[in-house]
Amino acid sequence: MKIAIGSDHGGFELKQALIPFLQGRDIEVADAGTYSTDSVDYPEFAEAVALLVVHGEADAGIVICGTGIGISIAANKLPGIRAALVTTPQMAELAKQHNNANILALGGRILSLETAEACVAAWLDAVYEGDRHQRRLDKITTIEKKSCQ
Ligand SMILES: O=C(CO)[C@H](O)[C@H](O)[C@H](O)COP(=O)(O)O
Repeated sequence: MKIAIGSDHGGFELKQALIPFLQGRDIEVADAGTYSTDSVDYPEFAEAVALLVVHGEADAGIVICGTGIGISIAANKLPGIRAALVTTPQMAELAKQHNNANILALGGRILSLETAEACVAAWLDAVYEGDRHQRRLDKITTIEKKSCQ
């Protein structure tokens, strides 16, 4: 499995800490930046991760900014992306089970490393349940198609 990960400066430290956590689970990691704590703009890193996921160059993505809000908003602008901002392992699990979230968004200034790791593990380990949830995801896809016309 390959995960693309990206952050702004507010998520840099958490990104750096999550990379070895992911590698420890035998996951290949594509680091889309940022590569320092210098101030940058989160939409660039949201787009980089989302494009890797949309183009099938990564199986899923993780995006991190200070709160996770801005970078999740930006990632969700790409058709086919379902980025879920989570703050608890339960939310992360449900983001996969019900929403089949292909990007997990985290707040580097909000979560402890322990909680962030627990969220990532819950999301990775959960299985999409389909069924009634697929009907709802199909309706999201319909909205995306309408907005692209
Ligand atoms: O987009 C955000 C807020 O929802 C992120 O937390 C950013 O990381 C934050 O806005 C960056 O703020 P800074 O003052 O430029 O460090």
